[in-house]
Amino acid sequence: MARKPIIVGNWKMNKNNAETKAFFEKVDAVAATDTATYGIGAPFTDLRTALDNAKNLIVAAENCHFEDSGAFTGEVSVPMLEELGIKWCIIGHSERRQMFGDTDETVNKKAHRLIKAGITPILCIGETEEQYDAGQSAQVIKEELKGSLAGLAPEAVAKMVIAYEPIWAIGTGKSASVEIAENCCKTVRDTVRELFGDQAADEVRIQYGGSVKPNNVVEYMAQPDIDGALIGGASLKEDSFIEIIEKTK
Ligand SMILES: O=C[C@H](O)COP(=O)(O)O
Repeated sequence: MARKPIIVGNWKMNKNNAETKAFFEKVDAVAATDTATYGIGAPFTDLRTALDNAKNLIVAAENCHFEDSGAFTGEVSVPMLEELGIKWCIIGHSERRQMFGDTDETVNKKAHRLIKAGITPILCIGETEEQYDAGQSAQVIKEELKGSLAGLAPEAVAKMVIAYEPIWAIGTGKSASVEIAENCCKTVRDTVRELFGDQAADEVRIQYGGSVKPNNVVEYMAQPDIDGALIGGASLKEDSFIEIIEKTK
């Protein structure tokens, strides 16, 4: 079945409100198409501005907490995102797993809470360089998926986005070869099939992430199990994100 491609920029901890407005003023109109979904993951403080200026781009939060309220200093809950009108949320990014203690268990709780709110999770998984060198990529992918997706309904998994991001390729300029990216995204799809059945596997959209740029995005997108990309550095400059949209829509 045909899956609609989805390309999302992840700004990480970059851009203020004025920069967000300027970006959307320049890029949003370019993303007007039915052939693919384009969007931006932005810091919490930019979400209002992003939503106010987005007619075509989808707007994602970059994280959430799984509890609705309470003594969690510095955290933002799903109902808070809901109130803003957020419909997408990145969870389990490797930077959060490595620097802020996110685990498959907490990521799984976030996925459950987001789905309950009707917000689509963009779940990130991927192996470290050490695990890659040890030939453990497939094993890590399977374990992370099993833990992060535990207890979800197959219909919910079908609607999700899963971003395979080898940690050794993030922000390094050392992108995974097209073959490695496709093999690992296929492992993601096969694992979803094993755990949740054919419909979930055939419908879930799988992104590759890790040093995706205007000059390599098309070949990744041409792979049968790669439905899109999660893009860090190359999503920060209007011109490069516009080039990515124009080359893939
Ligand atoms: O979420 C995006 C990824 O971490 C990829 O970042 P990058 O495109 O700068 O390598």
